[in-house]
Amino acid sequence: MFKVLVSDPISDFGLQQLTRAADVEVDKITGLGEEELISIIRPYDALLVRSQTKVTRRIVEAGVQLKVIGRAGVGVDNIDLDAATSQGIVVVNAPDGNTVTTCEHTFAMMMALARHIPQAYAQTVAGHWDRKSFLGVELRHKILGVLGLGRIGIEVAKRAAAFGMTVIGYDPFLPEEKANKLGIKLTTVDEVIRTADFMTVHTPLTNETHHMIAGPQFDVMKRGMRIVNCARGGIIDEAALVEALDEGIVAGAAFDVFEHEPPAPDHPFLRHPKIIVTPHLGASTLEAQENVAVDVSEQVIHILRHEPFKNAVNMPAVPTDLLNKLQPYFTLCEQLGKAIAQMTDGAVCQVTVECSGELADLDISPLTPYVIKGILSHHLGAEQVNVVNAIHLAKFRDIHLVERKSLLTQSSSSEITIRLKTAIEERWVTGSALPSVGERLVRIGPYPVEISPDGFVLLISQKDRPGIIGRVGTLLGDSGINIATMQVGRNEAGGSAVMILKIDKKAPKNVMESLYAIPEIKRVREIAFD
Ligand SMILES: NC(=O)c1ccc[n+]([C@@H]2O[C@H](COP(=O)([O-])OP(=O)(O)OC[C@H]3O[C@@H](n4cnc5c(N)ncnc54)[C@H](O)[C@@H]3O)[C@@H](O)[C@H]2O)c1
Ligand SMILES: O=C(O)CC[C@@H](O)C(=O)O
Repeated sequence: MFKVLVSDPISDFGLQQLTRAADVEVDKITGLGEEELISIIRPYDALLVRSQTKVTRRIVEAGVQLKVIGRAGVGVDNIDLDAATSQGIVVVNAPDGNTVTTCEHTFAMMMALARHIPQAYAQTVAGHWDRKSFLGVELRHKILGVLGLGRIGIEVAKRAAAFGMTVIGYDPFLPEEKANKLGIKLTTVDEVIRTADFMTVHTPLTNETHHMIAGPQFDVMKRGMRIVNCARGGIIDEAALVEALDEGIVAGAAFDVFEHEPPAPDHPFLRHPKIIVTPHLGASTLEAQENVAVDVSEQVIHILRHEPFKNAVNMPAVPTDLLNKLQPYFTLCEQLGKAIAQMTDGAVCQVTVECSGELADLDISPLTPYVIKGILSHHLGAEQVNVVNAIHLAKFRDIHLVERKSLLTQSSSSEITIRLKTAIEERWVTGSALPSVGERLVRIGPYPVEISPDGFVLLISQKDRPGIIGRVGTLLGDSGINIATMQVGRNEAGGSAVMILKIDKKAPKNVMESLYAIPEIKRVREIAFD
């Protein structure tokens, strides 16, 4: 008999697959704190949660029988994935079931914002008949900027068209052709900020999206913009938003999510007249809760019964027969993916994994998920992508995957080259993994290098002129950034040149800007291998 603990309110209808199964016993005990959960988790084979239960490392470690943690929803930021992975516990989510519901909540928020509905309701029930204070605006003929055009962002864009809105947006993975079909004009974050009348964010919260809308963005924002966040708290800087509202830059904001949930009672959003809020209700409809509960219950029962399943968020898939030969290259592939994602601009169209040397005699397909994981985790957030779901995520984004074996090699050992083709450019990077030295980048584009894929690497393209290397070295030195290694190359004297520097710490934004300000420098990229 499998024992399943449901620790958040999850739809009874959706749980029926579990509650009616002869080999499963379900306990529903909600509202538990960490200590209480730790004290009862030991006999359970599966734990099912929504977003309230914070599945901490201590809970995971106490769950010695746990085989699976199921999340009835998309975000798994309430689950310690590292802890689950290291204990061999599969984490599954239900990414599709609440898409439409969250999209509809976004529209409800946008319309409530445009017509001041919460504020007008509060005044009316308080006995005031005030028709002057709540002059609204139409959605029709307005520009809607959508940042993040994945499942929810696309649904929002489709509905906006029906309201007569013009949709512009940015997503590093939406191909232009698909955007055109959906009537979305793909543009930059900067143009969205400068031109949209309404803006809504639908990205995950990652290092890149944290405070993607903050002080500098509000400074150049179109005056009178209205902003909606039904994705994750922290994508928009809350303090900077309040300032922008008070300065009249932003006309109003509607937030379903907060940087810290629940927000403190004195949180400025809770009493600001131009902000409307809901308590993370984006996914809270009967339909969505049934959908996600059905999806996650199905996954959990498959995993407990050792049947095939989908939507694993963390499970490392290791092919049995090739494992020993391919194992040394898994980390290399992920690091090459991370490197190429950070070196290349534009929407990703094609990823090619090219192997040479001994690898060319093997089935290299198990390497591709690691490469894709490296590439996608840069944009989607490491917790969303794993070697099980990487290929599925790439296909959803119409990324063409090519595996190629090459008989030509520039070295006697096996090498892996990752080529990334985007809508605007193609770049490539080559690595090897030798037992004596571990993983190494051996070429960046055509330039030979010898770099271990860890820490931080600066790639600088410049005109081949005397003195540039010295200026870069001085600039980094003055900023307290130590250069561990430096490699330079050029196509011809006086032509184009590159500098590849391994640095001891991350170059802050002002250093990157100072590098760009050197007239001979054409391009600077920092690769962070975390
Ligand atoms: N409020 C709620 O209750 C609720 C419910 C469901 C989902 N969500 C949240 O909504 C968000 C979107 O969910 P989804 O299912 O559409 O996810 P998704 O993975 O389908 O889409 C996210 C998109 O964001 C894009 N993206 C990543 N970095 C970006 C950047 N810097 N700029 C622009 N785009 C970027 C990705 O390429 C991806 O296409 C997530 O944060 C999810 O957790 C909230
Ligand atoms: O469980 C919830 O209601 C939150 C859902 C949402 O934030 C998600 O990521 O799916």
